[in-house]
Amino acid sequence: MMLEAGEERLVRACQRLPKVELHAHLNGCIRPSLLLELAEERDIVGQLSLSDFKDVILKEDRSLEECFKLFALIHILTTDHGIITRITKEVIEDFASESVVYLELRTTPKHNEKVGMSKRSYVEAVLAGIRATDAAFPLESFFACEEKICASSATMETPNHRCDEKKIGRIHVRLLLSIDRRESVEGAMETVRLAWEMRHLGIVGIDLSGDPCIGDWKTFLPALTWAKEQGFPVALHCAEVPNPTEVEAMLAFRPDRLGHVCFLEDSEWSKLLTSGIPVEVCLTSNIRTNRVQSIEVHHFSALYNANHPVVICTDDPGIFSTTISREYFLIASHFVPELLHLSKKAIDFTFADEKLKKTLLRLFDQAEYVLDCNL
Ligand SMILES: CNc1ncnc2c1ncn2[C@@H]1O[C@H](COP(=O)(O)O)[C@@H](O)[C@H]1O
Ligand SMILES: [Zn+2]
Repeated sequence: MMLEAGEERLVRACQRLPKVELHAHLNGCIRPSLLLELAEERDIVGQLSLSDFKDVILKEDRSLEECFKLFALIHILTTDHGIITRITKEVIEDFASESVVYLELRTTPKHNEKVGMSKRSYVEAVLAGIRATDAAFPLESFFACEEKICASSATMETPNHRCDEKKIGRIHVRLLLSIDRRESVEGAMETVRLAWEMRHLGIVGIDLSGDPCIGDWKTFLPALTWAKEQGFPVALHCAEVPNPTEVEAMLAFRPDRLGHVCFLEDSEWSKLLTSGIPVEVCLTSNIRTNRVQSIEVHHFSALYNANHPVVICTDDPGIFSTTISREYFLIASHFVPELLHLSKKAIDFTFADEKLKKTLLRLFDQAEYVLDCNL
C-alpha cells in the first residue's frame, strides 16, 4: 500500500518517537518466523503437522477464541527454558528497534514437569533473556543522551544539550507475572508470592489475564488482595467480554491499571472515569478479536476526550501483526496528533521506581527538544 508523503512522514515520526509499552504478553510477541521455525522442528520429529500450524499462525483476523487456541499451540512449542530465553531477548530487541525506551513485559509462569520446568525456573529463563539483551533504541533520531552515556558533558538540567555523534540508549525492561484465569486459588497465590520474592530482580507487578470466558474473579481475589497489601502493583484484563458483576468487582478492587475495558455499561463507564485508573488501550488487538467493530468507534476517543489516563499498547504484536509504532500511527491518523504528550504521559502509569521515572522523563524532555514535534 503506497503511503502519501505526509503519511510516510507520520509513520517515520511514530517510529522515532520514544515510547513506553506497558501491555505486551511475552508469548504474544514472538516473531511468526520463530514460531514457524519451531513448528518445522516439531514437524520433522512428527510431533506436529506444520501445514495445520502454518495456517493458524499466518491467519490475519482471528476471534478471541481462536487466539486462545493459538496460544495453546504456541505454549507447546515454547515451553522450554532455552527457547523462552531466546524469545525474551528477541522480543526486547524488537521493541527497542521501535524506539521503546521502557518496556513492561508480562508472562504467565509455567509448570511443565516433562521439561523440568517450574514456575520459578520459567521466570529465571525469562530474566536470563532480559540480562542477555543489550538491546538499544536508536537515539540518533532524537539525539537524547542518557546520563551513563554522556555523564561528562550532559548537564541533564539543560535539555538542549545536543549530541552530535550517533548515540544509543539502553531500553529499560521490567516484568509482570501473569495469573492465568484457568489457575486455582493456590496457583494464583504461588505466582503472586513468586513475583513478590523476585521483585528485586525487576519484577514490578502482577497481571490477571487469560480467556475472559472462563474463571471466576473470586478465585483470584485472595492472591490479588495479598499483592495489594504488600503494595505490589496489579494490572487487570477487564471487560473483554460483557460481565457487569466482574467489572463492578474489579473497579471496586481499584487496581493500578486496567487492560482493554471494551464492554462497559453506562454505570460502569462513569465509575471508571471517576476512578482515574489508567487504561491500557490495545487498538489492533480489540479490532482483530472483534471486541470493537472498527477503529472509528473505539473507546479510545471517549477516554481521551474525558481526559482519562490512557497508554497505547500492543497486547500481542506477534499474533496481531502490529508494532507499537503502528499503534501510535493509528492514534495519530484517526484521533489525536499530540503523540509525544501521550507517550510521555505513560511514564506516570508505569510500575517503575521514581528514579527510573525521572530518567525516562529527562529522556523525553530531550527528545521533545529535537524531535519534529508536529506529529
Ligand atoms: C487478546 N487478548 C488477551 N486477553 C487475555 N489474555 C491474553 C490476551 N492475549 C494474551 N493473553 C494471555 O497471554 C498468554 C500468552 O503469553 P504468556 O504465555 O503469558 O507469555 C495467553 O496464554 C493469555 O493468557
Ligand atoms: Zn492482554
